[in-house]
Amino acid sequence: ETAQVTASPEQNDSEYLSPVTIGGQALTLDFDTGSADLWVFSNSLPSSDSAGHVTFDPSKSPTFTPYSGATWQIAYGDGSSATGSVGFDSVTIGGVTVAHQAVELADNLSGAFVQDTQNDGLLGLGFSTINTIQPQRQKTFFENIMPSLALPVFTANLQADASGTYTFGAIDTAQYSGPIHYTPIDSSAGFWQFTSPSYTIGSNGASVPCTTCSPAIADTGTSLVLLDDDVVSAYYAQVNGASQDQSQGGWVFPCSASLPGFGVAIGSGYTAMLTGQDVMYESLGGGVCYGGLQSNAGQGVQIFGDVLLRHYFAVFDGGAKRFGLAKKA
Ligand SMILES: C[C@H](Cc1ccc(C(C)(C)C)cc1)[C@H](NN)c1nnnn1Cc1ccc2c(c1)OCO2
Repeated sequence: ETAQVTASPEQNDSEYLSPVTIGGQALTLDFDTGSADLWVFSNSLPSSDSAGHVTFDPSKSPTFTPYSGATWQIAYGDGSSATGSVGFDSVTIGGVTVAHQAVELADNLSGAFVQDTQNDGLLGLGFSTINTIQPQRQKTFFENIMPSLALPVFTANLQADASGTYTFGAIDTAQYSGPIHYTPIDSSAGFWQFTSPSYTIGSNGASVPCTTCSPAIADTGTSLVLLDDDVVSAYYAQVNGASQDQSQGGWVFPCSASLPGFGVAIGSGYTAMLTGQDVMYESLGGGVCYGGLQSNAGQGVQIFGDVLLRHYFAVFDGGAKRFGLAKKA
């Protein structure tokens, strides 16, 4: 079987939200290849936290079964967090159903989730080695559905300021043109992780080998591209008036500055390029602009988020354990 579902951008393309049906209830979740928990706002949250969100009510689902005694707690790299209880229910995405999917019910979560009222939870598409359910971690939707998919893959075709598509079980030739440039992934840390041994500054720049560069992950759940400090510093050294502004939380520059293009190696065979315009992320007002390339704060992994992914067709191949990018159609 195969499934397709829309990916609708939030302001600044900061995240992409997709419709999911759980136990007959429709919610809008953030599909996140950089985590492995499927959690939802639930009716056990205080109403001050769930106001504006769709909440999942297990008592109204005919197919919900509690996983008694199980708990989950997750802390994300941006400082967000959530915890709660666990059950199993039928989860349907684009007409494809997992009958017995672990569903994590939030009964406590951090402010950023409360404020983001378009988002009713996250659906992890990483590897279940990093699922946080205790006493026994549980599989992701993709891991559960993979054996019944026509192809053990899903693809992400995110768009800039427009509705995109996640496809499960097929590589839709209508969505890309030219070759798909694959690189093997190492899933041992739970991510779609690969090497990124060089980078390029300037649309006609030479690629700079970077033997000390951290490995990279393809992360649909992160808005920006988070790079090792020496790489991001080398980029903004080419931008007149750029500076790291702690109060703004990263690299800023005059909106009038011209931004060079930037490229990152996807494994050792391909460099994915962005134009200067692609790197521009948002205007903070007062003529100050915030870049889509920021520091990974020395986390030891580079995070290739939506600022990169929305300019490409991305293939997550669970069968062959590889990640690929192609030019959009
Ligand atoms: C941040 C998202 C997870 C998330 C998504 C959405 C939201 C809101 C709805 C409230 C907007 C919060 C959280 C990311 N997902 N793989 C993630 N989960 N764990 N690490 N990352 C990547 C990282 C993102 C931002 C960093 C970072 C590391 O280190 C420093 O700043």
